[in-house]
Amino acid sequence: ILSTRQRMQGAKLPPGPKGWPFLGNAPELASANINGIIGIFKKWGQEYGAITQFSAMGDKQVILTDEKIARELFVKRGNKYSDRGAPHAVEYISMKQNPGFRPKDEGWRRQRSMMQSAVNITSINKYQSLMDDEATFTLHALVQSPDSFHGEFLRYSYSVLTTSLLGFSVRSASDPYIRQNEDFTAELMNSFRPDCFPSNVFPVLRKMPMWLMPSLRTMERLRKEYVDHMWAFRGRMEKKVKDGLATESIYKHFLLNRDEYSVTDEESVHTFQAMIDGGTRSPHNNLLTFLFLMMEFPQWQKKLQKEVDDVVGKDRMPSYMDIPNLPTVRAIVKETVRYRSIVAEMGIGHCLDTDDIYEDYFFEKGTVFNAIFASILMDKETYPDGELFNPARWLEPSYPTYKEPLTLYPHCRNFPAFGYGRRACPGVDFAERTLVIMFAKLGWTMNIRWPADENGNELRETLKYEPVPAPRPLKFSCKLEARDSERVNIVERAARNLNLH
Ligand code: HEM
Repeated sequence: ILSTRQRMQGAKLPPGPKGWPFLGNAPELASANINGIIGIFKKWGQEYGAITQFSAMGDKQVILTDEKIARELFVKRGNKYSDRGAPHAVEYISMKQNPGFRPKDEGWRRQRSMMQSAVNITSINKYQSLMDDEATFTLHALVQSPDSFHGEFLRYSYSVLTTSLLGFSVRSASDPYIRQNEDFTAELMNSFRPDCFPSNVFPVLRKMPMWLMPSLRTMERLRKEYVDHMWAFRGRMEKKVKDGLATESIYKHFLLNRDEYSVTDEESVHTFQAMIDGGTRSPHNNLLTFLFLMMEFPQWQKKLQKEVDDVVGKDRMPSYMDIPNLPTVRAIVKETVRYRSIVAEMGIGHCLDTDDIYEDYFFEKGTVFNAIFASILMDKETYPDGELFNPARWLEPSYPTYKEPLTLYPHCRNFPAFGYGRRACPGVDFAERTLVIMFAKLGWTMNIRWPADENGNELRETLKYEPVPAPRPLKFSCKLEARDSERVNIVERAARNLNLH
């Protein structure tokens, strides 16, 4: 048996693009925005194979374009491949305390366990009638004002989380809580970008005096704002709980049962913030992408409506209790997430925390691995017609992705679009339910169509995304119309009986 050292001597380096001496491939990456980087990674993957290595200023990075390899490394060898290695600006602003970007240390483990208990299936079940109410509220708002879907979906994505995690509902997209978080998250997301924060790819800049480097000053300003915002919120929560004014929520439970949680106070404020930051953008993106896809693929909208109608009839709206009977809705959710991930999602790199060898390739400790959705979720064997939005792949036995029973499958757990292994998204069940409930209610109540000109010609658009790591669709138009007046009456009645905090 060869020792690791002996094996390493025989191991080779993975192929990859030639870089400049010392700079490596940094110049190419520094000049690209994030959407550009997805394209560069995909191109390199196609050129050099399933495992491609490149370097930027001495930092080694690997691109993985094959799901089996990504699982092999991130899941089976998860003890080595679960560190983070987030860009410098991200680590600086979040002070290595945000569980999404922080290294794999004891603090991250404590935060992970707190997140698991916050958004696990039992607590979702406990809070899912609130989620259902939030969806009804949204639907009612859309019936009243169909063009407000961008804002209403944003409000919904926030409010499902704030009601269960924090104990309050946000009633409008212009609520200061949303505005403040949105502005802040947009800046935090920008901190992934080498074009905005050159110190991400040029380590030498990190040591420069702040007065010389505007981007370092921006980082410090954001760090302070981030910290102040989280602690101010914590102060308000503590006061509400002390005064007996706080409604039931996971934050309240945390404050009242502090001993049950191992996180430090600082870790706890970052964990709540990370769940809001990580948990609002992606569902919002998927809700908007869904509208677009329903216009683009009306046959799937019809199938969704037929299934919901067959299951619940005309006299009541679908609710979370119908979910086991709505496989087509769940398939549309999963396929929407797949579609959006392919075109717009970058994911978060996993960092190797010890030297390793895989398939005769040697990887150095500290290498950052990027599993590319644009390739993995289009893999020809798993997704034979991968470029097509085709929810049938989750519903019909002829597809390799089909699984039974349909009361359970398709679901999003272990779906690569939510990441892998120990770093996999803790909010996967929560997100899935948020989307399934909204898609089902929307399909039951409304038709989703392209707007048309005065001659009835459809005014089609192509979907474009913002150039940031968790990008949202840019504004587009969509015609939402109630299917009939009885359904509208049912929505209005249900909305009158809502009991939101
Ligand atoms: C459609 C919705 C969502 C998608 C597609 C999504 C996707 C992802 C992905 C790809 C990762 C990186 C996993 C990895 O590194 O392997 C991740 C991590 C994370 N997600 Fe989500 N997510 C969604 C919703 C949510 C929700 C609702 C929450 C909160 C309740 C959440 C909280 C987080 C956090 C905190 C992390 C970092 C985990 C860690 O580094 O340990 N996400 N998500």
